[in-house]
Amino acid sequence: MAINSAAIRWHDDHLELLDQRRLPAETIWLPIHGSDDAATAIHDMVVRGAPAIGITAAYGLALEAARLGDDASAAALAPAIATLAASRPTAVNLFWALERLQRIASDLSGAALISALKADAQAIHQEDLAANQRMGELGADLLPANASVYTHCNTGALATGGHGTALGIIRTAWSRGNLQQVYAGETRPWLQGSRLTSWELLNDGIPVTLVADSAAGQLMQQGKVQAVIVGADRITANGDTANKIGTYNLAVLARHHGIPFIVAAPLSTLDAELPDGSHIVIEERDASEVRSIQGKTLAPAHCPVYNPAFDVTPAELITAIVTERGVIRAPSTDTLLAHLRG
Ligand SMILES: CSC[C@H]1O[C@H](OP(=O)(O)O)[C@H](O)[C@@H]1O
Repeated sequence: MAINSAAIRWHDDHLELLDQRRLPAETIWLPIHGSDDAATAIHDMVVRGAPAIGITAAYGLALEAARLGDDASAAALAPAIATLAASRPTAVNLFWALERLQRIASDLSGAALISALKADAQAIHQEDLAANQRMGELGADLLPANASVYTHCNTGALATGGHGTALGIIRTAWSRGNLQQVYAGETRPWLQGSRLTSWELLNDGIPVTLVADSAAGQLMQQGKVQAVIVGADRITANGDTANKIGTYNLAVLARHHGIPFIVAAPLSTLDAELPDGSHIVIEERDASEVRSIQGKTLAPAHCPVYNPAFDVTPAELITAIVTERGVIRAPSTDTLLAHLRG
């Protein structure tokens, strides 16, 4: 069965990924035939966004099992799992998806294993879309009437199985006629905001104003923002949240200006194994991403660079975390674990 979403197309015998490095100027789909292709695509950010990374890893593992054919087994797939797990360290959805498929693989082999992995990868894809639609409803209920909101990075259909997390709330609020406009931070250095979020929202006819990251504080100071809504890559047991670099800055600004700071993430982004954010591995990416833009070097060629891809926002700065199960207000270890118990 084929499953299509904005960035991920499943064709049963291969996967196609929209190359998000080339958007919005070019729409190029890349074929994925196994776990090595999938791991490279995740590492190189052909596909990015915590849920989309998990979905891609699941399909990549299923395709690797198909490549092994009758030799497919949990043991035979161990190298593929290791390769996928090494592709990017911060988004827990990658590891959540691999662990979910490993549990399935434990007592199957050959054709039965291949079929089961393909079916569960598709289920992960479809479950994520449903989770985003539910989060959209729950999160839109939190917004002040006719709000103007600020968002960071890209948390839309490109980063997920469809609809989006923070952008899913924005899409649902817009569909209800309860959204004034969206301020999208450009999100240096990879520019997910200027290249991807502005593109998604313009395509949907949702009023978006692109701003430099450094304009966020002035917008809040001028009273132009009534809520900040962001996604997440890993939320620990006490509610500390890893997200795109610059998120912590926004949380501090929002607190200073008395503006709600809302995190939207599916349950697959919650990591109860880690007690707090100090344990989260923060990916550091190549210096060239800071020194240059799309291959044009702007900084001195050998200037030292520090390029963390994420930061951690402490739970006390987060007004609410929205998952598909509900809204966690004033997140803490007690409220998170109660939420996870359902
Ligand atoms: C809906 S999760 C999107 C999440 O992932 C982004 O990181 P990256 O583009 O590096 O994969 C960013 O942290 C977003 O909030």
